[in-house]
Amino acid sequence: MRTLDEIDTVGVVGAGNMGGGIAQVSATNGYDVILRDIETEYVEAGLDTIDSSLDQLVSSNHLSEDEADNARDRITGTTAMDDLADADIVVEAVVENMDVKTEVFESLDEVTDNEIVLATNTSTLSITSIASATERPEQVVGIHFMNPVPIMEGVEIVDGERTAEQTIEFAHGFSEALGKTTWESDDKPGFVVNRVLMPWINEGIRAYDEGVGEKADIDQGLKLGTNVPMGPLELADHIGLDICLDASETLHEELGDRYKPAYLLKRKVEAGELGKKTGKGFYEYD
Ligand SMILES: NC(=O)c1ccc[n+]([C@@H]2O[C@H](COP(=O)([O-])OP(=O)(O)OC[C@H]3O[C@@H](n4cnc5c(N)ncnc54)[C@H](O)[C@@H]3O)[C@@H](O)[C@H]2O)c1
Repeated sequence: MRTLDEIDTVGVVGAGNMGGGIAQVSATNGYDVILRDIETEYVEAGLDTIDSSLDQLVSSNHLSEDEADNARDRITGTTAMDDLADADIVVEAVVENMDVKTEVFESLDEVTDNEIVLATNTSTLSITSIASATERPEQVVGIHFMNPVPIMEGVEIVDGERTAEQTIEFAHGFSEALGKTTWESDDKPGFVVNRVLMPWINEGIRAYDEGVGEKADIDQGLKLGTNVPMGPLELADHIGLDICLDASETLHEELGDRYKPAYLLKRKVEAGELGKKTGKGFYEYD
């Protein structure tokens, strides 16, 4: 298996919110990046978001102009899966759907060198199930970045049933090379973070729907009452309501009724009100 010292090029599949962030952080930490999505317009949207994020880091003096330019130059966008053949590690960040992820891992297993690690950024889905789509389950691991990736320090390393110890160590080392701090979770639904976070978000939505308080009061109450930076409704908008619903449904299916998604969460997703990314969720955004 390839070691950390042998990593020059990071492949990222999915140029959305998380994939773009993972590509950016890999590039600002000196790696070449191949960023793949299914349509050119999604690749370009991902690259545009990275551009603005790098601009913001320059404006806030977290990065020099040169560092931002170098990072931009290191990222190549593509729609071709075959371009990932040059990657020394791939991190998958496509939609939270087992069928889509399985298909992506089958293709990755074919096109990439069999010595490399294939990581998934899944929020809740089983690493063991995703790994079983490949001929190298011992080299498949969860590297669960937090949102937004350039800002959040934490990364959850998820240990599938067949993940080798060497792969787990590699995943910690790679995340640390991106400036992150890690913790570990077994491959149980929702891992550590979402198992606890999703019921909190759903209870916040139910409290709003059942008239316990105005949405701003619920968010303010949790922020000032428990010293968290965002309340449950704000955080749901930030994550994406579709992602919250997919995650809640997986937890509900796997762990039973205490994880049932809030009624209003389902209705909002059906209405296409997905949070910041669509300009409207529980709140409205420019
Ligand atoms: N949003 C969060 O807060 C958050 C946090 C941690 C982990 N995650 C996880 O990260 C993953 C991505 O979430 P996101 O918020 O970036 O979603 P997103 O909707 O912003 O982006 C998903 C991207 O995947 C692309 N895609 C779909 N099928 C593809 C394929 N076959 N090949 C390549 N690209 C494909 C889509 O076109 C889209 O650009 C999910 O598994 C999610 O659960 C999300």
